[in-house]
Amino acid sequence: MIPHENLLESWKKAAGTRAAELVEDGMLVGLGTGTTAHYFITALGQRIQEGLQIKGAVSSSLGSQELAKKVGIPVTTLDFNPTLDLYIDGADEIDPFLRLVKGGGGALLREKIVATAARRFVVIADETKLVQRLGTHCPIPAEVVPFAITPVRRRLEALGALVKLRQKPASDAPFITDNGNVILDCTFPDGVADPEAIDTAMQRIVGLVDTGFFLKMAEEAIIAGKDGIKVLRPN
Ligand SMILES: O=C(CO)[C@H](O)[C@H](O)COP(=O)(O)O
Repeated sequence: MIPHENLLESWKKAAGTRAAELVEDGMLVGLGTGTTAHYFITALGQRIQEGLQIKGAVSSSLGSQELAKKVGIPVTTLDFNPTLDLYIDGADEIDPFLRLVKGGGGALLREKIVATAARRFVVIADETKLVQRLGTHCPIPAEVVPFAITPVRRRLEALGALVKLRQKPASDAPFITDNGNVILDCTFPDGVADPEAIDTAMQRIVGLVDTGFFLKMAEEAIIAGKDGIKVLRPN
């Protein structure tokens, strides 16, 4: 059964708020993107108002950066601080090995850049994001250079994907990422049996900049749901 929207929001908020407790004085923090990350950023802002002193935070999207500034988080960039202590972000799907699909908000490339700059990546989500097999509830997004849309689409179809160019909400115009690229959403009809193999094959396509697979990157997951908060580690 799909939980009521208010319940879902309360779970996202619980996960985001719990993750804010992981941040310590002096840390450099990576900020994710999406509705769950929004709760984390807001809770971190609140902790800073209460006296927490971090060195700075790097955002994975222009949207998160704007929110961070609004709630009083000192923002910095990877040019000044290329190594971060902690990255907190949401996900669209999480499997038992803590392999993720991300990019529902279109920020996958910067999210992966910030995640790999961090010593520790903790994913936050409500329990509806847990799946046995990646690709069952959502497509796998690929960030693609606009010049290469058609050849990349053909090669993704040859891998068995049904491919859709992502559009801006309520519009016929393509969604454009913060990096000036487009997103091709790839649905694999039975889900993805071997995420490593499909990721490798997708990454080989010239013109495809990155995929929404985040494999062996998250060290821990804070999952909120009907039984409260659970902290999961990879199986
Ligand atoms: O990857 C992302 C954005 O690119 C988000 O983290 C992912 O889509 C989850 O979002 P939400 O917390 O809103 O469900």
